[in-house]
Amino acid sequence: MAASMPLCAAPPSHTRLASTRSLLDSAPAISTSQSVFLRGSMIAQRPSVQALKASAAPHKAYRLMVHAAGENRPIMIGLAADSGCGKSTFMRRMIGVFGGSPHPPEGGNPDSNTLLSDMTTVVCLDDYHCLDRFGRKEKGVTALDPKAQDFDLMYEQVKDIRDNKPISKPIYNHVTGLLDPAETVKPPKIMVVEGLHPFYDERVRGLYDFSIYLDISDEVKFAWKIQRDMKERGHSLESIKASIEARRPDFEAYIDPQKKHADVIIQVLPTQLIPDEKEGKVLRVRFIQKEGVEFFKPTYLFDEGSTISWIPCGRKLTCSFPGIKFFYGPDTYFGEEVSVLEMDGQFDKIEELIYVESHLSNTSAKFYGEITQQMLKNSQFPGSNNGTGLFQTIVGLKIREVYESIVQREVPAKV
Ligand SMILES: Nc1ncnc2c1ncn2[C@@H]1O[C@H](COP(=O)(O)OP(=O)(O)OP(=O)(O)O)[C@@H](O)[C@H]1O
Ligand SMILES: O=C(CO)[C@H](O)[C@H](O)COP(=O)(O)O
Repeated sequence: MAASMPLCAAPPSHTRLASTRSLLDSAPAISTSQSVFLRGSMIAQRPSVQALKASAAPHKAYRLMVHAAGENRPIMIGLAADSGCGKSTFMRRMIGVFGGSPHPPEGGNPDSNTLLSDMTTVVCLDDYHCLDRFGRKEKGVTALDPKAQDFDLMYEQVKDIRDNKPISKPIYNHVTGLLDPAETVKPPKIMVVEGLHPFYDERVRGLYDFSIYLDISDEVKFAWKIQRDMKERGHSLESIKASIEARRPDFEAYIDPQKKHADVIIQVLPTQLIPDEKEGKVLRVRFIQKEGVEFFKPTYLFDEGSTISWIPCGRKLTCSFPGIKFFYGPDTYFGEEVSVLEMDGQFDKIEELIYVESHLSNTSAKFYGEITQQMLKNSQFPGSNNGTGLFQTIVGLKIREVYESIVQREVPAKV
């Protein structure tokens, strides 16, 4: 995967977007005198981007990361997933860790995809579609195709935010399918860049402090789509199936391969506790955590590095059929060492999660019970009784810890 494939050369035919590129032509290159971390190891002088590309193992993201004590810049978080795979739900949980209620930019475009909160700003990479809905139709490409994204602009603007500079960013309007005039986004404390292609372009990939991929299996994706698009948006079962099928080749070619670049992957599969259960009601969720990621300590169960299978149901935990099963152990993922924490099944009572929490270590919670409190606070969100909610909450705490480590400023727990 590279950024060298043809990009949208000309403005899309139906665009209403005033070019923002001209504003960015003067964006400075990364200073060559900065020290950088290459997956955690400090090197004295930053080599050329070409040298970094050549030296990085193909499956490893390299990072152009400047870590001085108490850095004063936004912490950059990348979140990748296909559409309808729980990014918004995850964002709401993460924002809950930092406090504040998410809202679009005040007085701006009501169809903006940007979400602001006290400490966080979430930008959606759909805004970097350079082919609008009509342009894509004309050219016969899907929204997942890299040809429909402006990676140069994405790189320039993600980098500008990282360098503490405001950006004038396009808006992809999901109501009209057109590109709207640009909006200004100021550098926040924590910048989340979410969407289909946050790790596709290696230049953009190098800008994150922490990266997350939501890997939802086909069966579960289908069940969630039915829930949302059929029940809430009135689509037919056939049209949902057709849309999933139409997206599949490009999903497999361009979106799914990005998961190897993430620091953590939340993989959501049908349960193994009920044979042939494919409805996505009971889930097996695997939290795949890379080893050796700076400022990130993988969460473990009982004993770090051991392989453990745990069924907590019995006197301590109320479990109706099919119960709950945890697993923890070391593994490899695309050639890299990982720790996997897995939960299959669901809680009957969220408050009893405290018992599980007491057996987890390196959760980045600030006090005993913080995870359970967060889960109870967000109990109306989907996935609150299973591993999706649990692991998303832990990732929220991990993001807080990454922020605190880099900026060297404490964030009080929000209960
Ligand atoms: N953990 C979960 N358990 C059950 N259902 C879920 C879970 N997460 C999300 N869903 C369901 O999946 C649908 C899509 O979720 P969400 O809006 O968070 O995804 P998204 O990736 O932001 O979607 P899009 O990119 O299309 O806006 C919703 O109907 C939601 O109820
Ligand atoms: O995958 C998507 C978002 O993650 C959308 O399909 C893509 O952004 C195109 O949007 P629309 O369907 O509204 O034209």
